[in-house]
Amino acid sequence: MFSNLRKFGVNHKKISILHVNNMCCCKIKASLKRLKPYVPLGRSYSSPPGLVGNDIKSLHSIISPPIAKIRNIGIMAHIDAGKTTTTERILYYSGYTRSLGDVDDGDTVTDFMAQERERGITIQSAAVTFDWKGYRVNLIDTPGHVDFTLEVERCLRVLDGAVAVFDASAGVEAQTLTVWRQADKHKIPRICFLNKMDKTGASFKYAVESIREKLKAKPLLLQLPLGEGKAFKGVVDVVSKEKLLWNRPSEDGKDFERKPLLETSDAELLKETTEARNDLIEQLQAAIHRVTLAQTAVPVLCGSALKNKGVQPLLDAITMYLPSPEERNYEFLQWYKGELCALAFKVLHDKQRGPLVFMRIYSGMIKPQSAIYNINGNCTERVSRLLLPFADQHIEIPSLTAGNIALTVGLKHTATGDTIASSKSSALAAARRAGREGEKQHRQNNEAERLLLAGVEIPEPVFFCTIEPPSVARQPDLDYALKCLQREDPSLKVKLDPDSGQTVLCGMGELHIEIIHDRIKREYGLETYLGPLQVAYRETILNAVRATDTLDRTLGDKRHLVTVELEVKPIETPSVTPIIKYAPSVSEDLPKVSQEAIENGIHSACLQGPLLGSPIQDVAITLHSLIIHPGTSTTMISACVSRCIQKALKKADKQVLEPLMNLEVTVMGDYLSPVLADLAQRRGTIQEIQTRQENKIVIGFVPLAEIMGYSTVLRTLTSGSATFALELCNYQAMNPQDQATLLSRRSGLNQVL
Ligand SMILES: Nc1nc2c(ncn2[C@@H]2O[C@H](COP(=O)(O)OP(=O)(O)OP(=O)(O)O)[C@@H](O)[C@H]2O)c(=O)[nH]1
Repeated sequence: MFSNLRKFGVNHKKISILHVNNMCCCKIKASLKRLKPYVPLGRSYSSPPGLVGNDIKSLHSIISPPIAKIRNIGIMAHIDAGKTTTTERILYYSGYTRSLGDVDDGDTVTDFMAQERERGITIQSAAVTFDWKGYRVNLIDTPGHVDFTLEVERCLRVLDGAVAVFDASAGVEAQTLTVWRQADKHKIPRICFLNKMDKTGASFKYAVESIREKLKAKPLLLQLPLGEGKAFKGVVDVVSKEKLLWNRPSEDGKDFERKPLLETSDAELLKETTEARNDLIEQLQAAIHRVTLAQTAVPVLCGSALKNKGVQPLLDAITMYLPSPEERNYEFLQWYKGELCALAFKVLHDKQRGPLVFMRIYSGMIKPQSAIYNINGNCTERVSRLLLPFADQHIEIPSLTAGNIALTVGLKHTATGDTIASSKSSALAAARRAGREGEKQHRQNNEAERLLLAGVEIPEPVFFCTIEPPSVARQPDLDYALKCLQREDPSLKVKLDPDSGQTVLCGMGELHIEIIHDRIKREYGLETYLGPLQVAYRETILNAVRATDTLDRTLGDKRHLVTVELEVKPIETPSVTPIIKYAPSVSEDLPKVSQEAIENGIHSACLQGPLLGSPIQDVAITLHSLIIHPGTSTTMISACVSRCIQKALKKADKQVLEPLMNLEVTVMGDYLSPVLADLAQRRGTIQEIQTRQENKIVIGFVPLAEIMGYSTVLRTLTSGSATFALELCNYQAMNPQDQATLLSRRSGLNQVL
């Protein structure tokens, strides 16, 4: 168990002590799921023996391993493909945990929601650090549920490579496609692990074909399975031509007439042959590494995490074929010239120590007791302590260099997704270099924006509901909890309802909101009440309308007078924000402050449409005339423009847009009819029904409003044998009848259309 650590250090004895401490002093649960996000909070910081004084050097390689030996990887997959089970096995074989966690065997469909709730944790990715055969592996566990794709994407951003886990009986599934596309976007080299080879219906060939066809990737088969389903025994290593059998002594080989070279009679020849073979394999491995890095092909391995088969070769493949941080070509590194550049990819709130921020360091170095500059927040903060989340402990360390994952204490404002530099001047210098580069390549982005690493667009939430504290006196506690949760999770939005004064939670899905509710209770001790879950609609208009408005108000001795004439019209290309245009007579001497005031007015007017108070989209607004009396304040200009737009919108023919979801249901053939009948009642559209062994895959669209609580219904309809995946497709116009029903439901019978 300790052999892998020995490779790192000079002082073996001390290193072993450190490791023994890690293993014995803390009760480690094998499941990463169950550990997150509580792990870091409960852990104690320690300075292991040898970390202070003169011995720092001897442990240097443990703390800061050579960059070529670092692998920052993630595991991504469709829900239930076995990420967590695979991760558990990885942690076990690497020595991170001492026993295998209990793994629930089967029963996944019936337990779907309950499990998700239980493990709140899969939803939060967390980093664990361990060693494997002389390599330092930082592993980020990513969630599989579609509500958390943003979390997956943010994690991908800090990785150098990823393992895509597949259920070998299903091949590529809906969510696999989504995460694969995200990995493509961030150019992450991948290897594939065909898990569940032991499962009835597992088919290596089918899974490989689906990788070829659906992911348009070129599979490099590094292994072949020895048996499938119940007969699965192990794998054949195609490169070394070895059979790897688990649990049983090798019983094959009779079929080959093979005369081994003997040490006694062919010593010289045997030596030469061995060297030549080793060379060949090394070259092959280098070639596999190269194509993986270039993303022209993906190595494919197989196994069964549940049955403890095939995980060690997967770990070998991670270190052999996935890149080290220095092999990744990050364009922005040249701008920093070796100074600090890091991405805060996760914030956890520790009640005693305040926020703990996980950072991926791309260049430069972080030290405790030093200031850093947060580019997104435009603020300077102080790192009080620096920790390495190594194995199950947080080791306090004197510095951490590029390529590593660090855990910082003391940052009060940094949020998930923020970019960190060493100082404001260093960030400005980097921005200037980035700007020069941008000019050369004719890029439009502003310089500071180009420095931001997160690169994750946060989609607008599709669900919202009100949230109330147990008593008015506890509102500040709720506000605090929500503020902390938002720092951790930027896809959670919190608003104040202007009419009722209630706090409104906006999230990416039912599960997302449920988890937030649960975390407020468990982590902040607040029993809150959620209002009914509502779908976030949008609105648009169907015809062009013109309006004029004058605002004339005297405040004190100052007269504010503005007259606006504008046109609002629908546009074909979808655009969440309004397209703003100025007639030539207006744009001519329009001062910048007035222009800003106009645009503020336009944006605020478009936040609340006339039908449901939902945001307006797909419109262009042209300002035809604008007369501003001298001395009029910018607030009055905004107010007048805003009022004029509201006036125009009221006159137009209006349309509600509703979120439409891509839906994929996997169901046993026998249950297909009730599932289809139910979808028809939900205003669903079926595009295609595919056959995958005994299962039917129903692919189609369904409005989000009709699919709330679908998991419970599907479970009842199919005796728990079906699974489904949902993903936002777009916003579509509601038909007049459904729109009328919605509007009358929302505002009673008095609603005037
Ligand atoms: N037969 C078989 N079942 C497996 C294997 N690996 C995982 N499972 C089962 O598949 C189910 C899902 O496994 P998890 O490891 O929780 O999958 P996951 O991908 O982490 O799931 P999410 O985090 O919910 O996305 C569990 O019931 C596991 O016991 C395997 O190799 N063979």
